[in-house]
Amino acid sequence: METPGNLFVVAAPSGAGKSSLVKALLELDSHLGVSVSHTTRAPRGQEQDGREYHFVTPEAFQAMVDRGEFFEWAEVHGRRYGTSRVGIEARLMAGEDVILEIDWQGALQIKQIFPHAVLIFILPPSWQELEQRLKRRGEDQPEVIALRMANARTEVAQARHFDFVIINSLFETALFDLKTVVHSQRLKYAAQRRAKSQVFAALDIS
Ligand SMILES: Nc1ncnc2c1ncn2[C@@H]1O[C@H](COP(=O)(O)OP(=O)(O)OP(=O)(O)O)[C@@H](O)[C@H]1O
Ligand SMILES: Nc1nc2c(ncn2[C@@H]2O[C@H](COP(=O)(O)O)[C@@H](O)[C@H]2O)c(=O)[nH]1
Repeated sequence: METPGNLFVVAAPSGAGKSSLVKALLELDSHLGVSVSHTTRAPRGQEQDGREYHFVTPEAFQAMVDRGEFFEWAEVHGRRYGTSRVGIEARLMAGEDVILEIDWQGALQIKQIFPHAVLIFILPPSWQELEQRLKRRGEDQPEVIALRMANARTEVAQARHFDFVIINSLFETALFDLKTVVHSQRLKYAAQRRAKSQVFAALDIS
């Protein structure tokens, strides 16, 4: 599916810092909107329904799957997460840029539907630092952190399928890298669209 708006997908192992980076990027970039996913996991800390996630029951999630309401969905750390079609398609068709913060399985599903989607993988500088960040965040029980650390081994192996890999060691450096990727890809696709419409006009293709 080709759309006038650009689609960016950010994935990372839990705790690598993708939510923090995307949140900071959204404050700097008024052309970018984030998609709020659906999940069957319980809210943690200060999370609010409709802001961080739409928190739904497993039954409600399954009903959405059955009705084909997700662009992508996946089971991650024993819970289900999905990107609803509602809103995103309309925003992309209206020329807005949208960023998805999802896991690698969802990212690869999105690339099948939107081949122009820009896939960005965030890596932590080390395993030790990843675990420290999960612990310092203070939101998850030790067994949840252990599960997320174990799953991170499989997740980082998927980085090679992504268009860009950013190491989140120093936050400001990683944010600069993310901003640069978004801006450069935006310029690239704008130039491609302009060139295409000029050739279409020259060849009288409607
Ligand atoms: N560069 C960094 N240096 C040190 N701490 C960081 C850095 N980036 C993020 N953090 C911190 O690490 C913790 C995890 O970050 P964050 O919640 O953004 O991760 P995440 O990848 O979105 O995780 P999840 O997938 O579980 O939502 C947070 O406490 C955040 O403040
Ligand atoms: N495939 C999808 N993965 C998603 C989506 N929304 C979030 N996620 C990923 O789940 C894990 C865990 O998130 P957490 O908030 O419980 O820490 C993380 O990798 C997210 O990126 C989605 O819509 N689809």
